[in-house]
Amino acid sequence: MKISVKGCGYLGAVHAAAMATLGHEVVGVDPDARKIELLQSGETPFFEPGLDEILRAGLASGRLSFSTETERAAGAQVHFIAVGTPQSADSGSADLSYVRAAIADLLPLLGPDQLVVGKSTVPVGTAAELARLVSETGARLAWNPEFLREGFAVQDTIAPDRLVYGVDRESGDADAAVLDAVYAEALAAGTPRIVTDYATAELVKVAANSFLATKISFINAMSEIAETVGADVVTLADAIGHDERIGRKFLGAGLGFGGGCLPKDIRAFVARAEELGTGESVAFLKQMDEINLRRRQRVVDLVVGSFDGSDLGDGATPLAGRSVAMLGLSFKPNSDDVRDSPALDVAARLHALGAVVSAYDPETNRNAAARVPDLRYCDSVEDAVRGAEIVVLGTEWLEFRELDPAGLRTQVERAVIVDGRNALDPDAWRGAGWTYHGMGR
Ligand SMILES: NC(=O)c1ccc[n+]([C@@H]2O[C@H](COP(=O)([O-])OP(=O)(O)OC[C@H]3O[C@@H](n4cnc5c(N)ncnc54)[C@H](O)[C@@H]3O)[C@@H](O)[C@H]2O)c1
Ligand SMILES: O=c1ccn([C@@H]2O[C@H](COP(=O)(O)OP(=O)(O)O[C@H]3O[C@H](CO)[C@@H](O)[C@H](O)[C@H]3O)[C@@H](O)[C@H]2O)c(=O)[nH]1
Repeated sequence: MKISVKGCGYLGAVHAAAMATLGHEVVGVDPDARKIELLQSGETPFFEPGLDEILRAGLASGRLSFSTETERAAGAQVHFIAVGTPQSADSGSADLSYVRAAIADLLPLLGPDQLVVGKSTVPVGTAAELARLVSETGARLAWNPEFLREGFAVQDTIAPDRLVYGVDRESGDADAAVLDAVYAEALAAGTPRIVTDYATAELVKVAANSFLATKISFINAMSEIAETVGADVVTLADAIGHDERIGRKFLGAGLGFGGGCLPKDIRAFVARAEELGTGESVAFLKQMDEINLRRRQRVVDLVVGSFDGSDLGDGATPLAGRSVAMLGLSFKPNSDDVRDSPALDVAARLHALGAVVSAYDPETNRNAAARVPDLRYCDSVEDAVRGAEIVVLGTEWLEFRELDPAGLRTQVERAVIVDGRNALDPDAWRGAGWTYHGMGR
């Protein structure tokens, strides 16, 4: 099948390459000329495990190409929309300008027997509004939300845990059949498929992310209580996680959630519900957001509190002259994404308090430096920790989980660590002479 993918970011580039892997003829379209040049030459514009292999295989097969020109999408039977829906500059609501522009670009190319398929995460009601525009061309619209996780994006796209199609009530069966042909391989492998209306499909996506955010904030709320009473939130999570109704996944207490999805999606959900007059139903998500952001300040407080008052500066810059090593800057391991990254936010806050922050991330230094240029970016753990008075683990890359505390101790000025992700073994670190601070333990 001939397919176009509009938007070649973290979602779209993976989707385009994965669709070619499945045997489709795919063109990825994006106005970002640098991104397109990289993709067309077989280079991934961001770090995503496994993407380079399927990208190069797709290009070599002749089935995959990339372009800045929307006209190249002409004649495709399916046009996926994978452009960004970031948080608006002045409110929590989603900025839909990229989605609207992407649809407007496509309209002149559309005709009967073509299906526009939204994958971007949008506020409920968006698809119905866009369907009216698309249907004027004779084409139809479906909404097929995406559930991939960065770091696992390739496998999540090729073998998703479920497929959700939001379709028009009238043309729904025919449109679902087109999507069935796109996803034939996953369906043959038994992937559950839910065919529903636009509103339900849109809500499934934001409900899933809201649930995940709530689960993380719940355990981080338990962290706050555990810190007050001297309990251990990791043991607590293990214990409640044995209950199958609760489950241990997404009970990782620590610096909390960030990235280009969970934070902005819960804020957009609250904003949309308020517009619809049902804000109370999801008002709790504001508290989830607050709990989440408090964890970042908790790390900052642990760093400041680890110094004797006599070592601290005055007023707004208590950390003036203090040397902090920051290990990890991406919002989670196996990704170079720094959008709303808790680790990078903490590093920036520590810098704002006067600290000299020496930061190292295996994949993210360049993206982080573009947003927070004032850190001292380092090429290795050794470089970052040399002479440090405190080490902060912000992202639990495997490289950091496997650090040797005894070896590292010889390189720092003061052996104090804040494990912002509860990723290290406290006994091993304490045994090697470190003062260890975890989150909620
Ligand atoms: N990143 C994820 O893990 C993920 C997972 C599921 C859903 N989503 C959703 O997918 C959407 C895209 O997210 P992302 O992380 O890929 O964003 P991104 O910012 O990485 O990519 C968006 C891309 O769209 C391009 N673009 C902007 N206007 C365009 C236009 N008119 N035509 C073509 N391309 C255009 C941009 O240049 C950019 O490359 C969002 O709605 C997000 O919530 C993302
Ligand atoms: O127990 C946990 C699990 C995760 N996190 C944090 O939560 C954030 C999000 O993690 P994750 O959900 O794995 O990353 P994303 O790639 O942003 O994926 C989410 O957002 C995507 C975009 O909507 C969805 O498609 C995915 O299903 C959804 O998991 C990260 O900062 C993690 O560090 C925790 O703090 N504790």
